[in-house]
This record gives sequence, C-alpha cells and structure tokens, in this order.
Amino acid sequence: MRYSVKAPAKINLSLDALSKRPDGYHEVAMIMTMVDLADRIDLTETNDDRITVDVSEGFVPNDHRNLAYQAADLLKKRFNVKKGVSIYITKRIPVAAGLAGGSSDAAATLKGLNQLWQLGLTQDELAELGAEIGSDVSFCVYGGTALATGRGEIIQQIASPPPCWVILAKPPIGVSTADVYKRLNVQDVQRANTKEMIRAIEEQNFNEICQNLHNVLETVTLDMYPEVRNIKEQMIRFGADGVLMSGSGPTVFGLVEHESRLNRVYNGLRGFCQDVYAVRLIRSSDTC
Ligand SMILES: C[C@@](CO)(OP(=O)(O)O)[C@H](O)COP(=O)(O)OP(=O)(O)OC[C@H]1O[C@@H](n2ccc(N)nc2=O)[C@H](O)[C@@H]1O
Ligand SMILES: Nc1ncnc2c1ncn2[C@@H]1O[C@H](COP(=O)(O)OP(=O)(O)O)[C@@H](O)[C@H]1O
Repeated sequence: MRYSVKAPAKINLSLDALSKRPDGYHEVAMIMTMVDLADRIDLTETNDDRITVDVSEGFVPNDHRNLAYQAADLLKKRFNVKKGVSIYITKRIPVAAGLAGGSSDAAATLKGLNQLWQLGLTQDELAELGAEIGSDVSFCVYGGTALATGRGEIIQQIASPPPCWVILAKPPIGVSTADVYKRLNVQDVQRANTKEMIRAIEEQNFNEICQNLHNVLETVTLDMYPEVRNIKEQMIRFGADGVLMSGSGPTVFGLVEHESRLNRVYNGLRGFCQDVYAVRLIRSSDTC
C-alpha cells in the first residue's frame, strides 16, 4: 500500500515572542499561513517493522534525526504498530530557511500514516502528537491560516488572507532556530500588532496586512546576517507591497497584490539571490 501527501511551506505574517518560559522555550503569538511551495512525502507500507527514509536532497538527514522519521517512530511506539514504512521525501522547500520544511514533512507523515495504518486519529489528536516533535508541527497538521500561541502548538484557525502572490528569497545561509531564539531579548523588542493583523485578515484588507507585518526575530537574524537585511531592502526597492523575514529566517518574503508587478520583483531578486520563488498563498478552501 502507498500513500502520498503534500507538505506545504509556511510563512509568518506576524511573530511576537512575549516571554522566556521556565522550560527554555519562548511564549509566542504568531500568525502563520501556508504557501503552495511543498515537499512531497511518499509512504510505502512494509512488513519488516522498520522505518526507512530517503530524501531527494543529500544534506537532509535520512535517519532518526529526520522529522518525518520521528513522526513515524512516534506513531509506531504510541499505537504499537508492527508494520514498517519506507518514506521518500521529495524536497522542494529550502532547508533551515524559516519555512518549516522539516516540521511540514513531519505533519504530512503523521497524516499519511494515519490513513495508511488506519489509526483513526482526529486532526486535533494528530496536532497534539505533532507538538511532541516540534513547535511548528501542530500548525502544519492543520494548515490554512492560524494564530499560534504557547510555544507555537496552541492553534486557533482564522480566515484566509485575500489572494496574493508571495516572492520568497532565501540567501545561501542556514539559520539555527535555537540560536536565534537564544540571542533574542524579549524585553528589548517592539511588540507585533497581533490583534490588528487578525482584524486586517478578517476584513480582507491587503494594505492593512502589509502595514502590520512584524517579526521580532528580525532584530537577531538581520544583525547576524547582513545579507538578509539587504534582501529585505531589495524586495522593497523592486516594489513588493509588504516585506518580512519568515520565522527565524533567513528567507524573506514579499507580498505582491498585482501579477503585473510580479516579474519585476522576481527578476530583481534573482539578481541578488539564487533561491527565489514566486508562489501563491493557499486559501483554506484550496485542496492541497
Ligand atoms: C521560528 C519558528 C516560527 O514559526 O519557525 P522556523 O523559523 O523554525 O520555521 C518556530 O517558532 C520554530 O519552531 P520549530 O522549528 O518547530 O522549533 P522547535 O524545533 O520546537 O525548537 C527548536 C528550538 O527553538 C527554540 N524555541 C522554539 C520555539 C519557541 N516557541 N521558543 C523557542 O525558544 C528552542 O530553543 C528550541 O530548542
Ligand atoms: N524532513 C526534513 N526536512 C528538512 N530539514 C530536516 C528534516 N528533518 C530534519 N531536518 C533538519 O532540521 C533542520 C532544518 O529544519 P527546517 O524545518 O528545514 O528549517 P526551519 O525550522 O528553519 O523552517 C536542519 O538542521 C535539517 O537537517
């Protein structure tokens, strides 16, 4: 038996870190939404009670360190599954980019194995299991657009933003999420306007969404990597309507309302960056 699942990338339209928790994580308030740049997870049931992982890109681990492996291992142990699975990951999402590629692969594996092994788990149960793998996995189980709080695992789904293009530009650096959070001083950052961002999305007000783009982790990553600051400046220079770094970076995204401006922004960024993508927001009514 085989089962294939798409694993879309996410961008953070707003990311606030409110405090440092006793467990070492940060209390966050984030608005996240999916774009149609996705990995593909192919799951093939085996009878040898083993989990194997192969990845189309060599620099992603294919053992217990892979988040898709961890998702399969969690389900096998928690539900005493004796069958095995061969996992093939076709990577399209840049790695260590602030786009939750690994987290989305884990979420897609949870959803796919729930079907393949007929576990009968609900989406909420899968999201709860996902939180044991990583803070972004719960959101990736639900998809759509959501307010994420706690360490990122408490999900309240909200309306989809109005349709627009998204230019993603990832400079050739890998950023450690842990390192960025470690360097963050939550007392010393300008708060994000989370409520205003939610209202702008619910009112489908594209200009207000662009005005309320805010990511407190930029203060760390832009100081560590000036090339990220430069990409932001170029995105604005070539005419994106709204610009922000996604997650812990280094990917910068530009929101573009009208397709007529898309090529100028895309081609402009290609002059500064190899990894540039023109993608669309996935509205929750879209199939994925
Ligand atoms: C920054 C964000 C924004 O969406 O995404 P990415 O940039 O990774 O895509 C997320 O908060 C990343 O989520 P995720 O990548 O799943 O983080 P985890 O694996 O759970 O944690 C990695 C490390 O980041 C730090 N961490 C993570 C989440 C959080 N709320 N506070 C933290 O301090 C911790 O040091 C933790 O050990
Ligand atoms: N399925 C996976 N895809 C990508 N990276 C993975 C995966 N499993 C584990 N990793 C590891 O996770 C880190 C990057 O995770 P990723 O989700 O791509 O970045 P980010 O958290 O910045 O969005 C890398 O160190 C990579 O080796």
